[in-house]
Amino acid sequence: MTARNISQFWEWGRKIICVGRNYADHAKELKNAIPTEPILFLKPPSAYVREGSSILVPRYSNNLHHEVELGVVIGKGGTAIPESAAMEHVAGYALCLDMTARDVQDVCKSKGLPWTRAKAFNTSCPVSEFIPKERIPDPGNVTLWLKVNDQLRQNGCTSQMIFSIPYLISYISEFITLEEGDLILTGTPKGVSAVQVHDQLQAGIQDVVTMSFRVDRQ
Ligand SMILES: O=C(O)/C=C/C(=O)CC(=O)C(=O)O
Ligand SMILES: [Mg+2]
Repeated sequence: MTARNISQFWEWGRKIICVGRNYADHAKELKNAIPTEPILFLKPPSAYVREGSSILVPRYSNNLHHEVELGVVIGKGGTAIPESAAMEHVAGYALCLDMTARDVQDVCKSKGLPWTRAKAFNTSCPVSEFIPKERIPDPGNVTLWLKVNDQLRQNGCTSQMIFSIPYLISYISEFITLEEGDLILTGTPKGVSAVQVHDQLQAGIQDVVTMSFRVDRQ
């Protein structure tokens, strides 16, 4: 059997665990309360899309939003990982988008239903190349940005996160065993907005990585 390479973690079929409302400025722009503990939801591995393929607007949505986020790639699995040891479980990072059918999410919220149709559809998780841990020595202090058709929409720093990466790893692993190849999306800063078919999205983590995607209809 050929050894799997973590630099292609998106092919492994592992979990994508997403954190919501982890930046106060984003919680406020959507008129949500600041959370007192992490809000989590999941995407399936079929949500991944790589550069060269398009982000597809689901047929049932007319308000697809971009959310730029830092992704944390797990390199060593564990359950009930203490916060003090959490970073030992990180293999690296990825720049990610948490594409969100906001109109569908709003309906789910109003009915008290889960966000699955709004967050977990095919191509809802555009992902960059794998970034080895050493290339981001301080993941709690990097700038994330996103442009739509060359216009800057999001520009935030991970220092604004409410719950830190070590805290999130520890919190999640209390009740979901983390496995090598899992990805944690750590939430988005303010500036989320709608994208249209044929828009070109470009995003980056300061001078570390950039990626671009076109939007198409499903
Ligand atoms: O509660 C809402 O209206 C929206 C929440 C989100 O979509 C949360 C995120 O995915 C995020 O903050 O990154
Ligand atoms: Mg998000």
